[in-house]
Amino acid sequence: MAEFDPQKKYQEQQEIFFDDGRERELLQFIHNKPDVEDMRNSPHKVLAAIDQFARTQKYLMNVGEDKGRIVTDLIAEVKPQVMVELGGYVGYSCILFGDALRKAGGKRYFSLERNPEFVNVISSLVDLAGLSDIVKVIEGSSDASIKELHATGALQHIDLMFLDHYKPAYTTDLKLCEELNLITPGSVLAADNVIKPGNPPYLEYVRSSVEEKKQATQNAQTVNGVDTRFADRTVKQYLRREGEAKLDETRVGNPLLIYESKLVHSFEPSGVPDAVEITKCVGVAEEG
Ligand SMILES: C[S@@+](CC[C@H](N)C(=O)[O-])C[C@H]1O[C@@H](n2cnc3c(N)ncnc32)[C@H](O)[C@@H]1O
Repeated sequence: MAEFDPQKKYQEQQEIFFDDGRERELLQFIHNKPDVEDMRNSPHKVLAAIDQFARTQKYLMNVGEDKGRIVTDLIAEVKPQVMVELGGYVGYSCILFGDALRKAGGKRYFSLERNPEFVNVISSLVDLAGLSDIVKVIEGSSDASIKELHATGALQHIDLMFLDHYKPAYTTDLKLCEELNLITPGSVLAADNVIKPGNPPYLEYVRSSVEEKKQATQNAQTVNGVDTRFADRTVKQYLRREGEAKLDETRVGNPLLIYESKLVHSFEPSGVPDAVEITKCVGVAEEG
């Protein structure tokens, strides 16, 4: 694993680190830059401007350059036609991966984000980066958006999914996608933040055998559908705006799907060690 370059370190995260007006400040920062017109149709330059804000002004909860490279390498290898990201924030991952998807010959990148103010920021920066033809930003809770995209036929299969939203929802949303047959052999998952802050229920699920998954659905310890192994801080991350989380604990997914999963170590843009879990669906077990 390459070393973290301290010169690229984002500002300190601090107690309040998002949804305090900094996302609007980012847009102003970019649009006030004298070279903003040079950024038009240049995903690379828009990403550099977002990084510059987060390094010199205020921390942003982006995937960042180091973990981002794990996913862009994966996109080049898998060559997905359709990619879905859960959690768009200000559009950093969406611009980085949407550009990589286009270069790999892909057709559609859905970015699912429920905060309307963040949706505005993503849309504005995606437009500036010249990616509006390939990236569709969908406003709403990820589970509702997945159901809606599936029901309208806009989303029929997920080739690659980037999970980076409410940590306890990684597993419930994956199970929803499995139940809708959006995940099949050949589908690949890239899950961020599996070390910081961590996601034991998700890692357990994607690393389990078919038999273990069948058993686990009967044993899970949850409150409002949220696994009790999550830290309080993680459970309550979006409490102020969204109220108490309630996840659908009835979801069983499709335990017959066979996954191969591995951890790829890297760093948060703050320099803190983290990792991305890369999971490939490699088959379907026989019923019984
Ligand atoms: C860590 S940030 C995403 C960062 C982004 N992927 C990047 O690397 O540039 C998480 C985002 O997920 C959004 N989010 C959290 N729970 C969500 C849900 N259930 N549905 C849709 N968006 C959600 C939050 O509003 C926040 O913008």
